Amino acid sequence: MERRKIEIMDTTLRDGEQTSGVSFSISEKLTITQLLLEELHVDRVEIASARVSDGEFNAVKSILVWAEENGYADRIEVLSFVDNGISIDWMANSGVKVQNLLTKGSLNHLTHQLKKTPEQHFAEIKHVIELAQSKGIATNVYLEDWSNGMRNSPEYVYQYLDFITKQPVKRILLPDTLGILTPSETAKFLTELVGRYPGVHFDFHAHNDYDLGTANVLEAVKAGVSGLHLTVNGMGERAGNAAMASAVAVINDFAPEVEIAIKESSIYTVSKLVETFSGVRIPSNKPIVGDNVFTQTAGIHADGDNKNNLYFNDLLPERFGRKREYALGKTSGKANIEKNLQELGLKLNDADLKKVTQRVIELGDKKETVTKEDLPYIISDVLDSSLYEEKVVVESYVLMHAMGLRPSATISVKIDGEKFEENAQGDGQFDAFMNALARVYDKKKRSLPKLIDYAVRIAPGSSSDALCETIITWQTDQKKFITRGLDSDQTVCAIKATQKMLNII
Ligand SMILES: CC(C)C(=O)C(=O)O
Repeated sequence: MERRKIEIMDTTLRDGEQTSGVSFSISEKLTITQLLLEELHVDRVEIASARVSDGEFNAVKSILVWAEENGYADRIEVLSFVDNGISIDWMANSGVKVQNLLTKGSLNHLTHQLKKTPEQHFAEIKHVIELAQSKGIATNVYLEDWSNGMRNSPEYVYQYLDFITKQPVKRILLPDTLGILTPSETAKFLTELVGRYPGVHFDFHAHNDYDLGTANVLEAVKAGVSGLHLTVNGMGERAGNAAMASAVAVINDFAPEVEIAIKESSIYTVSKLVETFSGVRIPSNKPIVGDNVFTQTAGIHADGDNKNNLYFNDLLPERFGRKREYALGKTSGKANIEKNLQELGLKLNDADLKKVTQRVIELGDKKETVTKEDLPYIISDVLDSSLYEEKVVVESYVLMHAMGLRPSATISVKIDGEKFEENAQGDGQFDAFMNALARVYDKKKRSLPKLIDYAVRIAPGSSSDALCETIITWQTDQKKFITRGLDSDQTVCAIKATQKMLNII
Protein backbone atom coordinates (compact mmCIF):
# COMPACT_ATOMS: atom_id res chain seq x y z
CA MET A 1 0.00 0.00 0.00
CA GLU A 2 1.36 3.38 -0.93
CA ARG A 3 1.48 5.64 2.08
CA ARG A 4 0.14 9.19 2.05
CA LYS A 5 2.90 11.76 2.62
CA ILE A 6 2.40 14.34 5.35
CA GLU A 7 4.49 17.48 5.62
CA ILE A 8 5.94 18.48 8.98
CA MET A 9 6.37 22.20 9.51
CA ASP A 10 8.45 23.08 12.56
CA THR A 11 7.53 26.32 14.29
CA THR A 12 9.95 26.21 17.24
CA LEU A 13 11.54 29.44 16.05
CA ARG A 14 8.23 31.29 15.72
CA ASP A 15 5.49 29.87 17.99
CA GLY A 16 8.16 28.16 20.14
CA GLU A 17 9.89 31.47 20.64
CA GLN A 18 6.57 32.76 21.99
CA THR A 19 7.27 30.64 25.09
CA SER A 20 7.45 33.18 27.88
CA GLY A 21 11.04 34.30 28.50
CA VAL A 22 12.54 32.75 25.36
CA SER A 23 14.51 34.63 22.73
CA PHE A 24 16.89 32.96 20.30
CA SER A 25 19.93 34.80 18.98
CA ILE A 26 20.68 35.06 15.26
CA SER A 27 23.25 32.29 15.33
CA GLU A 28 21.00 30.06 17.45
CA LYS A 29 18.17 30.50 14.94
CA LEU A 30 20.47 29.65 12.08
CA THR A 31 21.92 26.58 13.82
CA ILE A 32 18.47 25.28 14.76
CA THR A 33 17.15 25.82 11.22
CA GLN A 34 20.10 23.92 9.75
CA LEU A 35 19.64 21.05 12.19
CA LEU A 36 15.88 20.87 11.62
CA LEU A 37 16.26 20.65 7.85
CA GLU A 38 19.46 18.69 7.47
CA GLU A 39 19.39 16.35 10.47
CA LEU A 40 15.78 16.01 11.52
CA HIS A 41 14.47 16.26 7.95
CA VAL A 42 11.47 18.49 8.63
CA ASP A 43 9.79 19.67 5.44
CA ARG A 44 9.42 23.35 6.32
CA VAL A 45 10.51 25.74 9.06
CA GLU A 46 8.65 28.81 10.27
CA ILE A 47 11.48 30.98 11.53
CA ALA A 48 9.97 34.28 12.71
CA SER A 49 7.15 36.80 12.64
CA ALA A 50 7.57 39.73 10.24
CA ARG A 51 8.16 43.24 11.60
CA VAL A 52 9.11 42.06 15.10
CA SER A 53 12.49 43.78 15.49
CA ASP A 54 15.75 44.68 13.76
CA GLY A 55 17.37 41.62 15.35
CA GLU A 56 14.68 39.38 13.91
CA PHE A 57 15.14 41.02 10.49
CA ASN A 58 18.86 40.19 10.61
CA ALA A 59 18.19 36.64 11.75
CA VAL A 60 15.72 36.08 8.91
CA LYS A 61 18.14 37.61 6.41
CA SER A 62 21.06 35.43 7.43
CA ILE A 63 18.92 32.27 7.43
CA LEU A 64 17.67 33.14 3.95
CA VAL A 65 21.23 33.69 2.66
CA TRP A 66 22.16 30.22 3.88
CA ALA A 67 18.87 28.75 2.59
CA GLU A 68 19.33 30.25 -0.89
CA GLU A 69 22.85 28.83 -1.11
CA ASN A 70 21.65 25.40 -0.07
CA GLY A 71 18.37 25.11 -1.95
CA TYR A 72 16.06 25.50 1.05
CA ALA A 73 14.60 28.98 0.41
CA ASP A 74 11.10 27.76 -0.45
CA ARG A 75 11.04 25.72 2.78
CA ILE A 76 11.60 28.73 5.05
CA GLU A 77 8.43 30.54 6.14
CA VAL A 78 7.62 33.73 8.03
CA LEU A 79 4.39 34.69 9.79
CA SER A 80 3.04 37.90 8.25
CA PHE A 81 0.10 40.24 8.70
CA VAL A 82 -2.73 41.81 6.72
CA ASP A 83 -1.20 45.27 6.95
CA ASN A 84 -1.44 46.72 3.46
CA GLY A 85 1.98 45.45 2.41
CA ILE A 86 4.22 46.51 5.32
CA SER A 87 5.01 42.87 6.14
CA ILE A 88 5.54 42.18 2.43
CA ASP A 89 8.21 44.91 2.19
CA TRP A 90 9.87 43.61 5.38
CA MET A 91 9.96 40.08 3.97
CA ALA A 92 11.06 41.10 0.49
CA ASN A 93 13.99 43.03 2.01
CA SER A 94 15.06 40.04 4.07
CA GLY A 95 14.82 37.55 1.22
CA VAL A 96 11.74 35.62 2.38
CA LYS A 97 10.06 33.47 -0.29
CA VAL A 98 7.04 32.12 1.62
CA GLN A 99 4.67 34.01 3.90
CA ASN A 100 2.20 32.47 6.35
CA LEU A 101 -0.40 35.22 6.33
CA LEU A 102 -2.33 35.61 9.59
CA THR A 103 -6.02 36.07 8.84
CA LYS A 104 -9.13 35.65 10.92
CA GLY A 105 -10.66 32.17 11.20
CA SER A 106 -13.61 33.06 13.46
CA LEU A 107 -16.32 35.66 13.15
CA ASN A 108 -15.75 36.53 16.79
CA HIS A 109 -12.15 37.61 16.16
CA LEU A 110 -13.05 39.36 12.93
CA THR A 111 -15.86 41.40 14.43
CA HIS A 112 -14.37 42.21 17.83
CA GLN A 113 -10.68 42.51 17.08
CA LEU A 114 -10.51 43.78 13.49
CA LYS A 115 -14.02 45.29 13.55
CA LYS A 116 -14.43 44.40 9.87
CA THR A 117 -16.97 42.57 7.74
CA PRO A 118 -15.97 39.34 5.99
CA GLU A 119 -16.08 41.21 2.63
CA GLN A 120 -13.68 43.93 3.84
CA HIS A 121 -11.33 41.30 5.32
CA PHE A 122 -11.33 39.21 2.14
CA ALA A 123 -10.58 42.26 -0.02
CA GLU A 124 -7.57 43.16 2.12
CA ILE A 125 -6.28 39.57 2.10
CA LYS A 126 -6.61 39.46 -1.71
CA HIS A 127 -4.62 42.69 -1.97
CA VAL A 128 -1.79 41.37 0.26
CA ILE A 129 -1.61 38.09 -1.68
CA GLU A 130 -1.28 40.04 -4.94
CA LEU A 131 1.42 42.28 -3.50
CA ALA A 132 3.29 39.18 -2.31
CA GLN A 133 3.01 37.60 -5.75
CA SER A 134 4.43 40.73 -7.33
CA LYS A 135 7.51 40.39 -5.08
CA GLY A 136 7.95 36.66 -5.73
CA ILE A 137 6.60 35.63 -2.32
CA ALA A 138 4.27 32.62 -2.14
CA THR A 139 1.37 32.61 0.33
CA ASN A 140 -0.02 30.17 2.88
CA VAL A 141 -2.86 31.47 5.06
CA TYR A 142 -3.48 30.93 8.75
CA LEU A 143 -7.11 31.05 9.93
CA GLU A 144 -6.48 32.31 13.44
CA ASP A 145 -9.00 31.00 16.02
CA TRP A 146 -10.23 28.49 13.45
CA SER A 147 -11.27 25.96 16.12
CA ASN A 148 -13.62 28.48 17.76
CA GLY A 149 -14.76 29.45 14.28
CA MET A 150 -15.80 25.85 13.58
CA ARG A 151 -17.61 25.66 16.90
CA ASN A 152 -19.38 29.01 16.84
CA SER A 153 -19.40 30.45 13.32
CA PRO A 154 -19.00 27.60 10.82
CA GLU A 155 -20.86 29.60 8.10
CA TYR A 156 -18.12 32.24 8.29
CA VAL A 157 -15.39 29.57 8.03
CA TYR A 158 -17.04 28.10 4.93
CA GLN A 159 -17.56 31.55 3.40
CA TYR A 160 -13.86 32.25 4.04
CA LEU A 161 -12.74 28.90 2.60
CA ASP A 162 -14.93 29.34 -0.49
CA PHE A 163 -13.13 32.64 -1.05
CA ILE A 164 -9.57 31.63 -0.21
CA THR A 165 -9.53 28.38 -2.17
CA LYS A 166 -9.99 30.48 -5.31
CA GLN A 167 -6.90 32.58 -4.50
CA PRO A 168 -3.30 31.67 -5.39
CA VAL A 169 -2.47 30.21 -1.96
CA LYS A 170 -0.44 27.05 -1.47
CA ARG A 171 -1.65 25.87 1.92
CA ILE A 172 -4.40 26.61 4.41
CA LEU A 173 -3.16 26.49 7.99
CA LEU A 174 -5.79 25.61 10.60
CA PRO A 175 -4.81 26.52 14.15
CA ASP A 176 -6.49 25.40 17.33
CA THR A 177 -5.33 28.76 18.61
CA LEU A 178 -6.47 28.32 22.21
CA GLY A 179 -5.87 24.57 22.44
CA ILE A 180 -9.56 23.90 23.10
CA LEU A 181 -10.32 21.05 20.75
CA THR A 182 -11.05 17.52 21.91
CA PRO A 183 -9.82 14.66 19.72
CA SER A 184 -13.37 13.88 18.55
CA GLU A 185 -14.00 17.51 17.54
CA THR A 186 -10.67 17.64 15.74
CA ALA A 187 -11.65 14.52 13.81
CA LYS A 188 -15.13 15.87 13.02
CA PHE A 189 -14.07 19.37 11.88
CA LEU A 190 -11.14 18.23 9.79
CA THR A 191 -12.96 15.32 8.15
CA GLU A 192 -15.64 17.79 7.19
CA LEU A 193 -13.20 20.27 5.60
CA VAL A 194 -11.07 17.67 3.85
CA GLY A 195 -14.26 16.20 2.32
CA ARG A 196 -15.70 19.58 1.37
CA TYR A 197 -12.55 20.93 -0.29
CA PRO A 198 -10.90 17.99 -2.07
CA GLY A 199 -7.31 18.53 -3.20
CA VAL A 200 -6.77 21.51 -0.87
CA HIS A 201 -3.67 21.33 1.32
CA PHE A 202 -4.69 21.74 4.98
CA ASP A 203 -2.12 21.97 7.78
CA PHE A 204 -3.22 21.44 11.40
CA HIS A 205 -1.61 23.53 14.15
CA ALA A 206 -2.31 22.12 17.65
CA HIS A 207 -1.90 23.86 20.98
CA ASN A 208 -1.57 21.93 24.18
CA ASP A 209 -3.68 23.77 26.76
CA TYR A 210 -5.57 20.59 27.79
CA ASP A 211 -2.55 18.37 27.09
CA LEU A 212 -4.42 17.04 24.04
CA GLY A 213 -1.95 18.29 21.41
CA THR A 214 -0.57 14.89 20.44
CA ALA A 215 -3.99 13.20 20.54
CA ASN A 216 -5.42 15.91 18.28
CA VAL A 217 -2.49 15.58 15.87
CA LEU A 218 -3.24 11.87 15.51
CA GLU A 219 -6.90 12.62 14.79
CA ALA A 220 -5.89 15.27 12.24
CA VAL A 221 -3.69 12.74 10.45
CA LYS A 222 -6.49 10.19 10.38
CA ALA A 223 -8.90 12.85 9.09
CA GLY A 224 -6.66 13.40 6.06
CA VAL A 225 -4.74 16.66 6.62
CA SER A 226 -1.67 17.21 4.46
CA GLY A 227 0.58 18.85 7.04
CA LEU A 228 1.22 19.36 10.75
CA HIS A 229 2.85 22.13 12.76
CA LEU A 230 5.04 20.92 15.61
CA THR A 231 7.66 22.37 17.93
CA VAL A 232 10.73 20.85 19.50
CA ASN A 233 10.05 20.00 23.17
CA GLY A 234 6.47 21.26 22.73
CA MET A 235 7.57 24.86 23.15
CA GLY A 236 5.08 27.58 22.28
CA GLU A 237 2.60 30.15 23.52
CA ARG A 238 1.08 29.29 26.97
CA ALA A 239 1.11 25.47 27.34
CA GLY A 240 2.92 25.17 24.04
CA ASN A 241 2.30 23.35 20.77
CA ALA A 242 2.16 19.65 19.96
CA ALA A 243 5.63 18.27 20.65
CA MET A 244 7.74 17.00 17.76
CA ALA A 245 8.99 13.87 19.56
CA SER A 246 5.61 12.61 20.78
CA ALA A 247 3.78 13.44 17.57
CA VAL A 248 6.38 11.68 15.42
CA ALA A 249 6.31 8.54 17.60
CA VAL A 250 2.52 8.46 17.63
CA ILE A 251 2.26 8.92 13.85
CA ASN A 252 4.88 6.28 13.14
CA ASP A 253 3.33 3.77 15.53
CA PHE A 254 -0.39 4.43 15.16
CA ALA A 255 -0.92 5.82 11.65
CA PRO A 256 0.80 3.34 9.32
CA GLU A 257 -1.19 4.73 6.37
CA VAL A 258 0.92 7.90 6.33
CA GLU A 259 4.58 8.67 5.83
CA ILE A 260 6.63 11.44 7.39
CA ALA A 261 10.24 12.28 6.60
CA ILE A 262 11.40 12.92 10.18
CA LYS A 263 14.54 11.04 11.23
CA GLU A 264 13.62 9.68 14.66
CA SER A 265 17.22 9.07 15.66
CA SER A 266 17.98 12.81 15.48
CA ILE A 267 15.10 13.87 17.72
CA TYR A 268 17.04 13.73 20.98
CA THR A 269 20.03 15.71 19.71
CA VAL A 270 17.76 18.46 18.41
CA SER A 271 15.75 18.48 21.66
CA LYS A 272 18.88 18.89 23.77
CA LEU A 273 20.19 21.68 21.57
CA VAL A 274 16.88 23.55 21.76
CA GLU A 275 16.84 22.98 25.53
CA THR A 276 20.28 24.60 25.79
CA PHE A 277 19.56 27.51 23.46
CA SER A 278 16.12 28.27 24.91
CA GLY A 279 17.06 27.78 28.55
CA VAL A 280 13.78 25.86 29.02
CA ARG A 281 14.52 22.58 30.80
CA ILE A 282 12.93 19.44 29.41
CA PRO A 283 10.85 17.89 32.23
CA SER A 284 12.43 14.58 33.24
CA ASN A 285 9.20 12.70 32.51
CA LYS A 286 8.59 14.26 29.08
CA PRO A 287 7.88 11.37 26.68
CA ILE A 288 10.77 10.36 24.41
CA VAL A 289 13.17 13.15 25.43
CA GLY A 290 12.91 13.43 29.25
CA ASP A 291 15.85 12.21 31.34
CA ASN A 292 13.89 9.46 33.08
CA VAL A 293 11.61 8.08 30.42
CA PHE A 294 13.81 5.16 29.44
CA THR A 295 14.91 4.29 32.97
CA GLN A 296 13.61 1.17 34.70
CA THR A 297 13.63 1.81 38.41
CA ALA A 298 11.87 -1.20 39.88
CA GLY A 299 13.95 -4.37 40.19
CA ILE A 300 11.06 -6.43 38.83
CA HIS A 301 11.11 -4.45 35.57
CA ALA A 302 14.85 -4.88 35.09
CA ASP A 303 14.39 -8.58 35.81
CA GLY A 304 11.59 -8.75 33.21
CA ASP A 305 13.86 -7.13 30.62
CA ASN A 306 16.15 -10.14 31.00
CA LYS A 307 13.21 -12.47 30.42
CA ASN A 308 11.98 -11.98 26.88
CA ASN A 309 11.81 -8.18 27.29
CA LEU A 310 8.57 -8.46 29.26
CA TYR A 311 8.48 -4.75 30.09
CA PHE A 312 9.37 -3.32 26.66
CA ASN A 313 6.90 -1.47 24.43
CA ASP A 314 7.45 -0.22 20.88
CA LEU A 315 9.06 2.98 22.13
CA LEU A 316 12.55 1.54 22.12
CA PRO A 317 15.05 4.19 23.23
CA GLU A 318 17.48 3.35 20.40
CA ARG A 319 14.90 4.61 17.88
CA PHE A 320 15.44 8.10 19.27
CA GLY A 321 19.20 7.95 19.77
CA ARG A 322 18.84 7.03 23.44
CA LYS A 323 19.63 4.07 25.71
CA ARG A 324 17.64 2.14 28.31
CA GLU A 325 18.97 2.76 31.82
CA TYR A 326 18.48 0.92 35.07
CA ALA A 327 18.18 3.14 38.12
CA LEU A 328 20.00 2.34 41.31
CA GLY A 329 18.18 3.02 44.53
CA LYS A 330 16.05 1.51 47.21
CA THR A 331 13.69 -0.18 44.77
CA SER A 332 16.45 -1.74 42.67
CA GLY A 333 17.00 -5.44 42.71
CA LYS A 334 19.96 -7.56 41.66
CA ALA A 335 18.88 -7.24 38.02
CA ASN A 336 19.32 -3.43 38.07
CA ILE A 337 22.78 -3.80 39.56
CA GLU A 338 23.75 -6.48 37.04
CA LYS A 339 22.58 -4.36 34.10
CA ASN A 340 24.73 -1.46 35.29
CA LEU A 341 27.69 -3.73 35.95
CA GLN A 342 27.41 -5.13 32.43
CA GLU A 343 27.66 -1.62 31.09
CA LEU A 344 30.76 -0.96 33.15
CA GLY A 345 32.23 -4.28 31.97
CA LEU A 346 32.15 -5.72 35.52
CA LYS A 347 30.93 -9.05 36.86
CA LEU A 348 30.48 -10.07 40.50
CA ASN A 349 29.86 -13.46 42.04
CA ASP A 350 26.46 -14.04 43.66
CA ALA A 351 27.59 -13.35 47.20
CA ASP A 352 29.26 -10.05 46.30
CA LEU A 353 26.34 -9.05 44.08
CA LYS A 354 24.02 -9.57 47.04
CA LYS A 355 26.21 -7.39 49.28
CA VAL A 356 26.43 -4.64 46.68
CA THR A 357 22.65 -4.77 46.11
CA GLN A 358 22.05 -4.51 49.85
CA ARG A 359 24.35 -1.49 50.09
CA VAL A 360 22.66 0.23 47.14
CA ILE A 361 19.28 -0.28 48.83
CA GLU A 362 20.62 1.14 52.11
CA LEU A 363 22.05 4.15 50.30
CA GLY A 364 18.87 4.57 48.29
CA ASP A 365 16.96 4.70 51.56
CA LYS A 366 19.07 7.68 52.53
CA LYS A 367 19.40 9.61 49.29
CA GLU A 368 16.86 7.99 47.01
CA THR A 369 19.00 7.53 43.92
CA VAL A 370 22.48 6.27 43.33
CA THR A 371 24.07 6.88 39.95
CA LYS A 372 25.86 4.38 37.74
CA GLU A 373 29.01 6.42 38.33
CA ASP A 374 28.71 5.69 42.05
CA LEU A 375 28.76 1.94 41.50
CA PRO A 376 32.52 1.28 41.27
CA TYR A 377 32.96 3.19 44.54
CA ILE A 378 30.24 1.19 46.23
CA ILE A 379 31.74 -2.06 45.01
CA SER A 380 35.18 -1.18 46.21
CA ASP A 381 33.75 -0.09 49.55
CA VAL A 382 31.60 -3.20 50.06
CA LEU A 383 34.27 -5.62 48.92
CA ASP A 384 36.92 -3.81 50.93
CA SER A 385 34.83 -4.09 54.10
CA SER A 386 34.63 -7.81 53.70
CA LEU A 387 38.43 -8.02 53.96
CA TYR A 388 38.39 -6.86 57.53
CA GLU A 389 37.15 -8.58 60.61
CA GLU A 390 35.11 -6.02 62.52
CA LYS A 391 36.88 -6.18 65.91
CA VAL A 392 36.44 -2.47 66.45
CA VAL A 393 33.04 -0.93 65.88
CA VAL A 394 32.19 2.76 66.12
CA GLU A 395 28.74 2.27 67.61
CA SER A 396 27.51 5.83 67.87
CA TYR A 397 28.64 9.42 67.88
CA VAL A 398 27.40 12.97 68.28
CA LEU A 399 29.31 15.65 66.40
CA MET A 400 28.71 19.29 67.07
CA HIS A 401 29.53 22.23 64.91
CA ALA A 402 28.20 25.58 66.11
CA MET A 403 29.25 29.10 65.23
CA GLY A 404 31.51 30.66 67.85
CA LEU A 405 32.15 27.32 69.64
CA ARG A 406 34.91 24.74 69.10
CA PRO A 407 33.63 21.63 67.31
CA SER A 408 33.18 18.67 69.66
CA ALA A 409 32.50 14.94 69.47
CA THR A 410 31.11 12.33 71.84
CA ILE A 411 31.72 8.78 70.69
CA SER A 412 30.94 5.24 71.74
CA VAL A 413 33.31 2.54 70.48
CA LYS A 414 33.34 -1.22 71.07
CA ILE A 415 36.76 -2.89 71.00
CA ASP A 416 36.76 -6.70 71.21
CA GLY A 417 33.31 -6.51 72.83
CA GLU A 418 34.33 -3.90 75.45
CA LYS A 419 32.50 -0.56 75.25
CA PHE A 420 34.20 2.88 75.63
CA GLU A 421 32.68 6.38 75.64
CA GLU A 422 34.71 9.57 75.29
CA ASN A 423 34.34 13.15 74.20
CA ALA A 424 36.79 15.77 72.93
CA GLN A 425 37.05 19.01 71.03
CA GLY A 426 38.94 19.64 67.81
CA ASP A 427 39.59 22.03 64.93
CA GLY A 428 36.74 20.45 63.00
CA GLN A 429 34.17 17.72 63.63
CA PHE A 430 36.37 14.95 62.27
CA ASP A 431 39.36 16.26 64.23
CA ALA A 432 37.20 16.23 67.40
CA PHE A 433 36.14 12.66 66.54
CA MET A 434 39.80 11.60 66.17
CA ASN A 435 40.73 13.30 69.47
CA ALA A 436 37.94 11.42 71.28
CA LEU A 437 39.12 8.21 69.63
CA ALA A 438 42.69 8.88 70.75
CA ARG A 439 41.40 9.11 74.34
CA VAL A 440 39.73 5.70 73.98
CA TYR A 441 42.96 4.20 72.64
CA ASP A 442 44.94 5.88 75.47
CA LYS A 443 42.75 3.97 77.92
CA LYS A 444 43.65 0.75 76.06
CA LYS A 445 47.31 1.88 76.12
CA ARG A 446 47.39 1.71 72.39
CA SER A 447 48.33 4.34 69.89
CA LEU A 448 46.65 5.33 66.65
CA PRO A 449 48.42 5.70 63.30
CA LYS A 450 49.15 9.20 62.06
CA LEU A 451 46.81 10.61 59.45
CA ILE A 452 49.16 11.81 56.70
CA ASP A 453 46.80 12.48 53.81
CA TYR A 454 43.08 13.05 53.48
CA ALA A 455 41.32 13.36 50.12
CA VAL A 456 37.65 13.69 49.31
CA ARG A 457 36.08 13.28 45.92
CA ILE A 458 32.64 12.79 44.49
CA ALA A 459 31.84 10.14 41.94
CA PRO A 460 32.39 11.68 38.48
CA GLY A 461 29.18 12.93 36.89
CA SER A 462 27.43 13.21 40.24
CA SER A 463 25.71 16.29 41.57
CA SER A 464 26.06 18.06 44.91
CA ASP A 465 23.97 15.46 46.77
CA ALA A 466 26.23 12.74 45.37
CA LEU A 467 27.99 10.02 47.20
CA CYS A 468 31.45 11.06 48.16
CA GLU A 469 34.49 9.00 48.92
CA THR A 470 37.10 9.87 51.50
CA ILE A 471 40.51 8.35 51.03
CA ILE A 472 42.76 8.55 54.09
CA THR A 473 46.42 7.64 54.14
CA TRP A 474 47.69 6.43 57.52
CA GLN A 475 51.25 5.90 58.79
CA THR A 476 52.32 3.56 61.61
CA ASP A 477 55.93 2.80 62.60
CA GLN A 478 55.88 -0.14 60.26
CA LYS A 479 53.63 0.76 57.37
CA LYS A 480 51.77 3.30 55.35
CA PHE A 481 48.27 2.31 54.15
CA ILE A 482 45.07 3.70 52.73
CA THR A 483 41.45 3.22 53.75
CA ARG A 484 38.33 4.54 52.09
CA GLY A 485 34.87 5.50 53.28
CA LEU A 486 31.80 6.04 51.14
CA ASP A 487 28.66 7.95 52.07
CA SER A 488 26.55 10.90 51.01
CA ASP A 489 27.95 12.82 54.02
CA GLN A 490 31.62 13.82 53.99
CA THR A 491 32.28 13.42 57.71
CA VAL A 492 30.54 10.05 57.81
CA CYS A 493 32.83 8.97 54.93
CA ALA A 494 35.87 9.88 57.01
CA ILE A 495 34.56 8.01 60.06
CA LYS A 496 33.87 4.93 57.93
CA ALA A 497 37.43 5.07 56.57
CA THR A 498 38.71 5.42 60.15
CA GLN A 499 36.77 2.38 61.35
CA LYS A 500 38.44 0.34 58.62
CA MET A 501 41.82 1.61 59.77
CA LEU A 502 41.00 0.55 63.36
CA ASN A 503 40.42 -2.99 62.14
CA ILE A 504 43.66 -3.14 60.18
CA ILE A 505 46.16 -1.96 62.82
C1 LIG B 1 -0.30 33.17 15.44
C2 LIG B 1 -1.14 32.02 15.08
C3 LIG B 1 -0.86 31.50 13.75
C4 LIG B 1 -0.99 30.90 16.06
O1 LIG B 1 0.07 30.48 16.42
C5 LIG B 1 -2.21 30.27 16.51
O2 LIG B 1 -3.28 30.73 16.14
O3 LIG B 1 -2.11 29.31 17.26
